[in-house]
Amino acid sequence: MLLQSAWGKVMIQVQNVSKTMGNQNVLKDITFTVGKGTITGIIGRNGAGKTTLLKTMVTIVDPDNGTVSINDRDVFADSKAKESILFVADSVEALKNYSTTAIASLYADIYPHFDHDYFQALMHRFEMPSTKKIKQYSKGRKALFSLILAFATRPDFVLLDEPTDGLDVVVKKEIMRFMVDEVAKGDISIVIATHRLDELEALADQILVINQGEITETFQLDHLQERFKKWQVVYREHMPDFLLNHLHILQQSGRVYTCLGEGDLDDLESQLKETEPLLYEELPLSLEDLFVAKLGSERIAE
Ligand SMILES: Nc1ncnc2c1ncn2[C@@H]1O[C@H](COP(=O)(O)OP(=O)(O)OP(=O)(O)O)[C@@H](O)[C@H]1O
Repeated sequence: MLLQSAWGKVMIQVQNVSKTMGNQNVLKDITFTVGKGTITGIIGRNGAGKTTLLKTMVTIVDPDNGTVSINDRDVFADSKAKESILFVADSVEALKNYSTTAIASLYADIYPHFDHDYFQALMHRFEMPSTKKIKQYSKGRKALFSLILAFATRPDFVLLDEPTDGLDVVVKKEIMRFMVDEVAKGDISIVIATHRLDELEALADQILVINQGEITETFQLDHLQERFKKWQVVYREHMPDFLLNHLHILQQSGRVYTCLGEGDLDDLESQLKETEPLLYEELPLSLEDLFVAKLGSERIAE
């Protein structure tokens, strides 16, 4: 049976994927879908299973159970199914002694849809100098070059493993902007694995939280406003206990509470009002709030 994605037609479908390595359950019954023209973030601590999950999606890792399909074609049974998906690890590192031109030619040989004109246009856009050996590039430039190569292969799906790890803020923003622009054109979908929430917050349509090989939360940003509300409330003395049990307290500073409601929001709102706070204000919701509320002390590593 097909799963329904929030975006209508299912594109990548990962269903009940499990993998044991050594004696460790690295992936436990993972199920999710990636829609067309979307960005999916997979967030989890070091060792949570992110890289193994991406590798499973491109058949580098064989799952013990479960299936991965692209447009209903099983990637393990049908080798053509995975032609539209590209996994970007730190691949250019292995090519550090080659020139930008040689690497572009190599990609053109490997990937039938490699678009030379687009490659040149992107090199120009990011003011990337051609170089005889890409090891002469800075770390940021190497990361950008990896992405330029990836998008020039004109894939439908790009899987990125920690794409901005160790890069400075300026390059990071440039890379994020690049990804948003690519997705905005409509057809491409990106999956980003990271341990940093700030990389995803402004970008992702869907976020999966992975913890010890298991997806523990799924957030679809379109639906957040229906599920959650955030308020700042000030009391003469303190918030009544019964409310404390119904709200996630994000922050408390004396008599000022910043809290998050989940579930029947109208009911929660009237309960809040009935307690007659001195001040009561709805605040804009951010993903960070949800992570604080849901993961508490088990926050994602900074
Ligand atoms: N080939 C392997 N054999 C045995 N265990 C492995 C193998 N590959 C990964 N693991 C283990 O599986 C777990 C998940 O690893 P994975 O690299 O997928 O995590 P990750 O979330 O990508 O972490 P990081 O953010 O550190 O890259 C880790 O505990 C790792 O030690």
